[in-house]
Amino acid sequence: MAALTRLLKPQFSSLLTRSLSTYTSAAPEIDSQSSNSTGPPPPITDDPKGSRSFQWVFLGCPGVGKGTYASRLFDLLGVPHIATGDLVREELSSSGPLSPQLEEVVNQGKLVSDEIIFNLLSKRLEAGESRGESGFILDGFPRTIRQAEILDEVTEIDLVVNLKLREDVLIEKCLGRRVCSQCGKGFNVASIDAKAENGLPGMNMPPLLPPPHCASKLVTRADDTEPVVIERLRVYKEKSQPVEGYYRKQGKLLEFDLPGGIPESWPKLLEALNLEDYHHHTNSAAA
Ligand SMILES: Nc1ncnc2c1ncn2[C@@H]1O[C@H](COP(=O)(O)OP(=O)(O)O)[C@@H](O)[C@H]1O
Repeated sequence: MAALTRLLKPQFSSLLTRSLSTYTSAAPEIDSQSSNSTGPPPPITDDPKGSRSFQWVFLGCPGVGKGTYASRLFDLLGVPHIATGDLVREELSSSGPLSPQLEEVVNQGKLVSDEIIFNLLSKRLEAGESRGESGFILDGFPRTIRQAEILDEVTEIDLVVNLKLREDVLIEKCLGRRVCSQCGKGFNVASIDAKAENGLPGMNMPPLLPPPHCASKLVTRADDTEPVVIERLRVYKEKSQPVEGYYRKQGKLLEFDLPGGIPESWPKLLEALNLEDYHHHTNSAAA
């Protein structure tokens, strides 16, 4: 751990520190009273001048919708959405020297080594920095306590959003996931209608279907088969769930139970993040 930290810190810390910038006008205070969310109001910014961008983490099981909601927040706030799963898939499709090793690990539903993940993440941050990006919404990282500790050593995380859904729905959602091989947009062909049972809430989620120009180009991720999804859920419980407790202890964890599909969940998430007004403001400015 110490060796890895020494190895990664100079690159990471300079990138992350230099990525601080002037975007904060909408820095929300968390409304922990929202019906779907629990957790103390976490500190949003620790910069005395209030002049740095959000540094958020999205946690949650495979298929919960981290990517969907983080990319919507990117559209709303302009804070880059960085998904380590996407970085891994890009590396895989580039057929670089790491590809064969990565393919085996990912297709078995296991975690990629910290060294590889930190390298991919550093490269992504560096590329973003050269484009003038600031702050981040991390999705799929940190996925272990060790990754969370290393991240804490190099930068300050303001808020961690933990998205939650019942497990049978997560599996259905993963199996229904499709990606347009041309534009890269994600869709979901699953039509979910889970009844309330054993204390679990009923859940209705209409499919998220592609527009006609994407419909014939849909592909399924190689790791979205039932046995691999079940293994990824097992790995999540073993390695990633402890990360929730790690951030809870720091008072940074906002728990959010998704009430249904995007139309129902998105406004409630904005409410929980205290970004409702910002959303209205953006919409009326755009009108
Ligand atoms: N932070 C990470 N640490 C280790 N492996 C990772 C990390 N992020 C992504 N991966 C690898 O990439 C795969 C796909 O990640 P992701 O798209 O985030 O999947 P999920 O849908 O399970 O959240 C993971 O199963 C894992 O093999």
